[in-house]
Amino acid sequence: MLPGLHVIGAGGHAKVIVELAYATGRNIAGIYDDQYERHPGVLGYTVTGPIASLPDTSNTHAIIAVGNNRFRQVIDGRFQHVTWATLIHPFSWVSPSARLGPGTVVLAGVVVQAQATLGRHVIANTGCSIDHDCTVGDYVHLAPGSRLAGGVHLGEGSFLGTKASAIPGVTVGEWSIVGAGAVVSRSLSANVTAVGVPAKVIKERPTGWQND
Ligand SMILES: CC(=O)SCCNC(=O)CCNC(=O)[C@H](O)C(C)(C)COP(=O)(O)OP(=O)(O)OC[C@H]1O[C@@H](n2cnc3c(N)ncnc32)[C@H](O)[C@@H]1OP(=O)(O)O
Repeated sequence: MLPGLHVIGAGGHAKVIVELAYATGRNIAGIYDDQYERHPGVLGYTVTGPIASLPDTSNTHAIIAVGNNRFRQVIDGRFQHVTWATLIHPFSWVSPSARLGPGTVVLAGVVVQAQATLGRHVIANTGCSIDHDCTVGDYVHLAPGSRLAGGVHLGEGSFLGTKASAIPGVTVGEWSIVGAGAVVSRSLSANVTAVGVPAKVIKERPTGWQND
């Protein structure tokens, strides 16, 4: 039997992750959130305690159920011994030649094609697709319905809004944000926000900006 799963986060994304855990045959061992007044529980589970109360041992199988990319990076760095689960919804397709890092979640309706590589704590959200030879960096979030053609590179911490897409071979730089519905037809540098068809940069942030 699979070990129970400790879930970090008790907001909207956590609901989806709890049900993903059920769908993969796992029980919930605990829910951790620092804002239990705002998020007292998830789907009938009461929050167990603050995030710091999660035991940092290899026997702890956990998942970070928070959509904010920077937050997942920070939490990942805070726990050195936890075993991060990788969860794949049974109604998705992940190529046997694809590689997924620890903490990564593949939600319902997702397709991950041949030799795609997804890093740590990636969210492949509902119905997105990641085609052959894509490389998706750590802490990336692909929002529902987003589409990567073949050989796209998403830098660490980047975010693709819902129904955004990227044509073959382009790069989205680290911590960059692509707005909902945008089409990335030329590579984007790091730390920018781009929107529209074709995607144009509307904002640049200083490197190391911490408040995504
Ligand atoms: C299960 C889930 O829900 S997962 C979460 C999925 N979430 C998403 O897909 C959200 C994606 N987010 C967006 O598209 C947002 O609008 C962002 C990130 C691009 C907004 O970025 P911000 O820096 O806050 O931009 P802001 O809201 O100030 O808008 C700046 C300008 O861009 C425009 N704009 C914002 N988003 C878009 C967009 N997706 N496409 C086209 N134009 C846009 C705004 O209208 C505004 O234009 P104006 O200056 O002419 O008024």
